[in-house]
Amino acid sequence: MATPTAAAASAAQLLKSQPLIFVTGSANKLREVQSILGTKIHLASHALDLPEYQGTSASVSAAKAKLAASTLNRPVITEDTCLCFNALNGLPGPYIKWFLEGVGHEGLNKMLAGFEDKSGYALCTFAYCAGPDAEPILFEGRTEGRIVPARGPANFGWDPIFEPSGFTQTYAEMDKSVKNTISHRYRALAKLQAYLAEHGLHQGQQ
Ligand SMILES: O=c1[nH]c(=O)c2ncn([C@@H]3O[C@H](COP(=O)(O)OP(=O)(O)OP(=O)(O)O)[C@@H](O)[C@H]3O)c2[nH]1
Ligand SMILES: [Mg+2]
Repeated sequence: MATPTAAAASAAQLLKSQPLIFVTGSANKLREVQSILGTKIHLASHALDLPEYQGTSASVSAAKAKLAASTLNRPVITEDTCLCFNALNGLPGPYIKWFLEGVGHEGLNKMLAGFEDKSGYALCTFAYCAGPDAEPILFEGRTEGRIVPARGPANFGWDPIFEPSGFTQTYAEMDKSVKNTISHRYRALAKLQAYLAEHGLHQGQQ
């Protein structure tokens, strides 16, 4: 029989080699995450639209991760995405999903009609939770830009009304391979990936 130390070591090894499960209700998020990470992380997915508390992006993402880790009893990542308008002190922020559903691209533009400042930023917070008793660790990515009348295919959320700084195309107009090297999601995943590599966790083929 394995000694307690050997058992602990093999439990730790099992955790490190287990797939990391991305829990999300969004097929678009999943596609982007898979395309950004490629085979670098041993990733699996679980389609679940978790209930979300109100609060900051960090607290929403952390609460989703804790709930997902205790529901699945596995290491998980979750993600929260905000679209923040500077003229509105960061709102709609984590409530963008409901604003988008309620007023659409045109309504979101109209919310800024009375302001000169059309600038904003996309903010993504990944939360990694190693298991039901672990505290989530957060990784944030932010891309600056401005809010514009919709241009490009309306396949994913507010992509058509967000023009990242330094580009003349909206997220929706640009090639996915470009979005995935400058996006809020890409920047947050780069930090998550560095953390997992440093700790030898959930590594795939490099
Ligand atoms: O144009 C976009 N480009 C993006 O890169 C992007 N990422 C997220 N979103 C949308 O912004 C809201 C976030 O809400 P959200 O973080 O709660 O996501 P969600 O509920 O869809 O999935 P999840 O919470 O199950 O992971 C939802 O309406 C998402 O569709 C995006 N729209
Ligand atoms: Mg959600």
